[in-house]
Amino acid sequence: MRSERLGEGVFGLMVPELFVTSSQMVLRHSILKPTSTEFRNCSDMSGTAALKVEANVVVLGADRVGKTALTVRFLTRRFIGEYGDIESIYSHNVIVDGRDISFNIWDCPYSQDLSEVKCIQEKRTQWADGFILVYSICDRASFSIIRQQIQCIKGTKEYLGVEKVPIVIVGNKRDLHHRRTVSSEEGRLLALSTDCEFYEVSAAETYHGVLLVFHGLLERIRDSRTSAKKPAGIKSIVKSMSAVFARKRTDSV
Ligand SMILES: Nc1nc2c(ncn2[C@@H]2O[C@H](COP(=O)(O)OP(=O)(O)OP(=O)(O)O)[C@@H](O)[C@H]2O)c(=O)[nH]1
Repeated sequence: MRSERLGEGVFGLMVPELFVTSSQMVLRHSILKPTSTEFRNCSDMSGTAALKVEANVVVLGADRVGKTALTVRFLTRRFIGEYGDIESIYSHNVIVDGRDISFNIWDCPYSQDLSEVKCIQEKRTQWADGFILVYSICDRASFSIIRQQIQCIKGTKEYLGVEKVPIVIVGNKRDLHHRRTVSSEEGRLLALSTDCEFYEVSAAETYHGVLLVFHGLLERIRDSRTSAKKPAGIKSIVKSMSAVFARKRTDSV
């Protein structure tokens, strides 16, 4: 049962915050402030607040690949085995390299309804700074779905005029290697050919691997923000100066 539909506008949503009390997981809702898709560097503040960075992350993949397990592992360091089928955006603050990072993580269900997919995909893509695409190493079909989702995200971002899309591909359930149907090489090759980062993890077994996934994505988001803000490269400066001088020379002839 889906507790909420998130299709009606992304901003100002009801946002469940996750709390874990002994063995029971409780979801508490609060309103998420409207968030921009930009990193926010609050330069008018001091201390860690001055370095506060916000990152919107969308977690996608086929059914039962471990999207929620991965997200909950990152949020709570725990693996609880079974998760409700709830579409949620979680808010989570961490400090990375002295920077205060605020992750908003949208754990999305898989949908095959093409009309719904197109509409919601555009909203998610607009909202997201980066994507985590999860497949199960024991489920070849889930790997094919990742391939399609990468194309879909890149197509939508291109349409929206965004050059670089930070994407991390995650092969989950590494602990079930005896049931593996997708090799590590295949995952790595897909990542190489689509300019994505690649990790194989077990959300069930370790927190560390999951942490690397989120940190890896954060690096990519930072890079994409930096390259988007970069002034024209030296080549283009030389090119435009030569054009100016060439024009002057022809003017004076
Ligand atoms: N062995 C193993 N099982 C895992 C791992 N991660 C998740 N699972 C199990 O896989 C099942 C599905 O996990 P979920 O996190 O609910 O997967 P999901 O992709 O969010 O599923 P949907 O909400 O249906 O889309 C659960 O039974 C988890 O316990 C893992 O790393 N190893």
